[in-house]
Amino acid sequence: MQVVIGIDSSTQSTKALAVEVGTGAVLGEGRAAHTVSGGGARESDPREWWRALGEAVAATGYAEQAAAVSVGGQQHGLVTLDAAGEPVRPALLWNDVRSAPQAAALVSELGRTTWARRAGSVPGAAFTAAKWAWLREVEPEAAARTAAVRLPHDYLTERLTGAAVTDRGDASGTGWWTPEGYDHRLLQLLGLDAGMLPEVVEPGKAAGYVGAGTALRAGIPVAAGTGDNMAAALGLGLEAGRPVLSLGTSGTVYAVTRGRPADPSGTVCGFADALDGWLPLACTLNCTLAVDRVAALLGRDREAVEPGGTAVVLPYFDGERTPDLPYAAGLMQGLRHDTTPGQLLQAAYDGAAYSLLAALEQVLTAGGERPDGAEELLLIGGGAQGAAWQRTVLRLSGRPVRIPAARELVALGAAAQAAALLTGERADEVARRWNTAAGPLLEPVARDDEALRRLADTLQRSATLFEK
Ligand SMILES: Nc1ncnc2c1ncn2[C@@H]1O[C@H](COP(=O)(O)OP(=O)(O)O)[C@@H](O)[C@H]1O
Ligand SMILES: O=C(CO)[C@@H](O)[C@H](O)COP(=O)(O)O
Repeated sequence: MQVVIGIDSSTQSTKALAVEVGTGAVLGEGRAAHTVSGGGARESDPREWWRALGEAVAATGYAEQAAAVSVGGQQHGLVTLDAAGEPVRPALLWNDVRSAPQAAALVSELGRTTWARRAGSVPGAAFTAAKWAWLREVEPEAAARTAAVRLPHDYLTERLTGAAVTDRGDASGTGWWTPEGYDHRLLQLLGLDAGMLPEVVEPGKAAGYVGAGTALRAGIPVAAGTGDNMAAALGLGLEAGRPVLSLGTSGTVYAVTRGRPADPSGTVCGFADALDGWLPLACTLNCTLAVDRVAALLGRDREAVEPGGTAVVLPYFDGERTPDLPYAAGLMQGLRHDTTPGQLLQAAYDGAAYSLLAALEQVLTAGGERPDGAEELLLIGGGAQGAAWQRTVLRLSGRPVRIPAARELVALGAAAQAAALLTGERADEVARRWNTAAGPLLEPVARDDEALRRLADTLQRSATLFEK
């Protein structure tokens, strides 16, 4: 029996799965939390991710037996290392919107169409490019001490192997990657030296081998790893044109497509997947944590929702990315004497799901797919386990929704990447062989167009409230 370990280093925690290569059976699991700074900043110490990786891997009970490993990680985070390989400062995370002015300046410098054509995406505050521009402007001494720039999963892969490498999927979220390699014109604009960046490993190739003194056996191969959404796409064995909605710290909607997306509106990010395809994706900053926060404010269990009423909640506690409103705060509207706390909580679910579902068709068409509006949605992430989330997605999408029985699809995708190194298969083929997307199908219900209209109307009419 061969065992691999797949790791998901996401925003709030690291999760590790020990998986049997032949069957995909999950033999052991581990988890360790991280801290994320509050206030206006969203930062984490990369050394905490490394500590959490060790703890999560050890907790699987298979650290000694694993024959290969791979790391999926939260996208976009800016990890800056000094000449000795130590973090210059905490990493700036994907959901830190302080870089919004720098993103806007980068966009006006080149124009939306040029960014979309070259980098695949119009950079918002989430993108590594905007974070690097923020660091140069706000903390020039930290930028000057930076000898190497990494993404979260690159940092962890490098600590495992000693190799400065990344993969095309995660690299496509920086704002300076193209299918032909790093874009030197964009790097020049950003004042970033290509020599500070990792080498992009070809899909299917090993990043290196585990070195001495880690939680794993020295000498086992390490796959290239990728961004967490790309890893979940691998973990589902996703076929082109099949949409996924992920409800976690971030909300994401995406599909693997055959065509390279380039959306100048900026709603759809034109990411690469971890193989040879594309991963158009729209992402929100306020998803499960925002709804849980509203439940806590109301003093209710997260499942204690009630139907009806006219309340609209846009739970933009962290600002928002889709729609692009980095300066927004949460908003409640349409309350009456008979509005109940349960209706307010339901409105928070609706407000969090709305922009993701509104972007779904754009995601598919941006990658050249031809959606018919009735494609089954694969629902994943922690929120997919919640009944209120499931009913909200059914009601606002009007689509059939499948809940894969497999959990932790990011870690499972990383495990499939590690297994592919051993078997010579493609990672998505490994996941299809493991049948990871199988699970109960929830039948569609009539779409709640009235709620959708209320949300669209509130969003449009509150535009000035969300400005800086
Ligand atoms: N049974 C559940 N019902 C609703 N939400 C849940 C449930 N279990 C976990 N969650 C939510 O899922 C979130 C974690 O999701 P996860 O996908 O693991 O996060 P991440 O994006 O950080 O990897 C938590 O913030 C929690 O609110
Ligand atoms: O920024 C994005 C996608 O572009 C986020 O989806 C991050 O990749 C964070 O993921 P989670 O911690 O929610 O898994």
